[in-house]
Amino acid sequence: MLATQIHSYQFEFRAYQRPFRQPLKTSQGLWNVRTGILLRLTDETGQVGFGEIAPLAWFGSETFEQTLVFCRQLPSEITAEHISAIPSTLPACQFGLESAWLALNLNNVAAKIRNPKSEIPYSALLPTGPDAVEAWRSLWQQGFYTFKWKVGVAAVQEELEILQTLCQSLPPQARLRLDANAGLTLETAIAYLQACDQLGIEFLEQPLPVNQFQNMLALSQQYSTPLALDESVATLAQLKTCYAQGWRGIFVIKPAIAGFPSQLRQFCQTHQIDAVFSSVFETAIGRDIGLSLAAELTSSDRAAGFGVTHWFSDSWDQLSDFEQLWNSL
Ligand SMILES: O=C(O)CCC(=O)c1ccccc1C(=O)O
Ligand SMILES: [Mg+2]
Repeated sequence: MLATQIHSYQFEFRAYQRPFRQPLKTSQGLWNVRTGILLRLTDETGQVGFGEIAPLAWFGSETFEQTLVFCRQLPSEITAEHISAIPSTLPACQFGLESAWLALNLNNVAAKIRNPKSEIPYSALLPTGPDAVEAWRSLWQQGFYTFKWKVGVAAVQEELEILQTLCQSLPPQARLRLDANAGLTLETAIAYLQACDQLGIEFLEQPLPVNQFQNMLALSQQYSTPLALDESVATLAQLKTCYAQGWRGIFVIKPAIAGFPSQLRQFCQTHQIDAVFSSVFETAIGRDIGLSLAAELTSSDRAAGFGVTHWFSDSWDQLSDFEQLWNSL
């Protein structure tokens, strides 16, 4: 007779706080400090699996405080049931717990997580504003050929002039994508799209606020530059809604806030979507899991938005070993 064994895991978590070397400047303002939680599951044989909860409340995920409340109420011994019961209102917690569980339970995934190959190209984030015009050079020397520049931060005319200069200075093989972080109006979005069509921009990301889906859908049919949804598809539930409502442009996927990785994988494997995977400025633990999902699920040649270097102080940036990261807290 087969006895179904219920596995239990010791659950531990440690909160962290890391200030950015330079705050991230978007149309939504400045973001100065990343707060998140590292977690560790230990099975009956002493094997460990790490996970990371890196919420992005200004994007619509749960807040850091909510993730802390959630972790504090979990018992110190948990089962897979505790993980699958995490509600969809806590997508960053779903990601963190399930990816730690997957690391322990699926050997092939664990191998990938421990040893992520750079099978897909990465895009590098340029500094916001006029510094972008020179900053691409050192990134190009590091091997990046896709760049992303934030727009909707300064006056339109000013930004369009910088954009012209930037495009003239970039080598012809380079690709440039723009991210408005929902900071444009219909009128300014049109001005950008006209310029993008002329300059051959890879795509324009989230031009309008989340509540203006129909306008973005209409714009996506009127210009040759593709549009990408990001804030609109922060969680898998939102992504499914936008897909059902007819979005066939690009979907930016930030695995760390998308929800359960298993469900993200299932959706991407059953729907042919143009996906661009992207970081939320997590530590190496969340990043490696996100990157292995990106390598597995990116169907096009689009660069993943994980080419972010030197965002944190050196002591943190250089920690790529999970045990060391854990022990540093
Ligand atoms: O996606 C990328 O290329 C880089 C990451 C990025 O831009 C980002 C990073 C953290 C939070 C939000 C965003 C964003 O895409 O708006
Ligand atoms: Mg974005």
